[in-house]
Amino acid sequence: MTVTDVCRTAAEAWSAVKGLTTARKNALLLDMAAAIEDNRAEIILANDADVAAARANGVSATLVDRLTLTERRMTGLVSAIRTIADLPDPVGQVVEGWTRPNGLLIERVREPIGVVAVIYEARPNVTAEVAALCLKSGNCAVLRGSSMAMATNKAVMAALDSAIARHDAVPAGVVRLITDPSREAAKELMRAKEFVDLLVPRGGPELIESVERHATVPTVIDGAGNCHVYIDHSADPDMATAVTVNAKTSRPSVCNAMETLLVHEELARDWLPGVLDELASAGVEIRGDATVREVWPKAVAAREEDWGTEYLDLVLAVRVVPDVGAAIAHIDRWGTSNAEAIVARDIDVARRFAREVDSGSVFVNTSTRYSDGGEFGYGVEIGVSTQKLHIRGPIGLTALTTVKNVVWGTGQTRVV
Ligand SMILES: NC(=O)C1=CN([C@@H]2O[C@H](COP(=O)(O)OP(=O)(O)OC[C@H]3O[C@@H](n4cnc5c(N)ncnc54)[C@H](OP(=O)(O)O)[C@@H]3O)[C@@H](O)[C@H]2O)C=CC1
Ligand SMILES: N[C@@H](CCC(=O)OP(=O)(O)O)C(=O)O
Repeated sequence: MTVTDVCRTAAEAWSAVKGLTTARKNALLLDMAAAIEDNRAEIILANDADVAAARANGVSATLVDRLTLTERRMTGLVSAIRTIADLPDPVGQVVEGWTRPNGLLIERVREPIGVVAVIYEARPNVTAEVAALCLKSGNCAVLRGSSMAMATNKAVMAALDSAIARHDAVPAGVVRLITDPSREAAKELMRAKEFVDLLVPRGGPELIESVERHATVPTVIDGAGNCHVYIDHSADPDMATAVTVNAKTSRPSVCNAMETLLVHEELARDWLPGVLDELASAGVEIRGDATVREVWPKAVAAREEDWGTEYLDLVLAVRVVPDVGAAIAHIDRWGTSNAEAIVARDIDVARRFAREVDSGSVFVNTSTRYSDGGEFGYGVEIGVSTQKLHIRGPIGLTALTTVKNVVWGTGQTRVV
């Protein structure tokens, strides 16, 4: 089947899917969770093959870790699908309504988007997570995972298919995996505008550039995370240390990990050396500006390009700034609109940062690592939007709907 055929099948399936009741969708999700559990051994076996091939091809340990489905991750995946089944169904929700002087009742009602396609990294849990979020929100899913995870994705898809097959009202096309691993196939998906209502590309700059160049379908870009943490001079020092260490070291390879630390100049001598010692003892390489190197001589000199680098590793750029305004200006210049944080006791400074920082999510007195659908209460996420329309930050069920106007009259006719 060509990519266009896959998309056509999904579009045809949508007419059945958009009308499914919440109870039917939840029953399907619970069966999907059970099928993943029942096929756990086969999925892990397929994943072993992907992991072995990745290792043989010299793929980095961080990427191999992301590709690996451990027993714990499988359990997390199953439980995430069950969580989605428990979440409220956004479809049909009336978000607002009002009556016009002529008696017309205007309601704004949530409805599914249609066929949602996702191109994503070598993280096979995403296959089932995206399928579950799309189905719960009444959408069909077309999945284009990384070629590196193909065997695992096929095994996950087989499990999902076995669950879908148990539901007569649900056509097989509701969730489709593209099995052609080529970049040409990905481009065909980007151009399938007759059948795809939304494409979510989640990945690095090369993918995003390709989408920006080739896509004719509507997109929500889920791009890189050059995330910042700013420590204000009003910060509680212990909280500042805890947030900094967590944002950098808890999982350095993910898009919500901190890449640059911005520190108010009043903290440069007293607080900064201590936290840099702690980061260094956790294996973090520090690249600092002149002030950082003065107070902590072990730092490597940061170059201009460091401010724009998403390391996805145990490397951190550190800059000392005169005030919150300079921190905001730095983020305006170098940020990727993914997630930024401030640690401050001064509420006015915190409010200013939250208001003026142009990013998908702003975290006050907590870590950028919370930029995640699960942590936001969405069960999981389709990805983390780094654009402004139609959603910013983690994409959950509500963001997989659009709002339609339904206007109730009693025979009114317009005169002018
Ligand atoms: N905002 C978000 O939600 C997320 C952002 N990211 C970001 O992604 C980056 C890391 O991801 P990484 O592992 O590098 O993933 P990549 O960007 O390399 O790959 C992601 C997917 O895009 C495909 N792809 C890559 N380049 C192209 C292209 N030119 N044309 C068509 N398809 C393409 C890949 O296919 P194949 O592998 O088969 O080549 C894969 O399926 C980081 O910047 C991270 O912050 C990651 C996850 C979520
Ligand atoms: N949701 C993630 C972050 C986004 C993500 O999937 O990033 P990546 O590890 O680059 O695939 C988390 O913090 O768990």
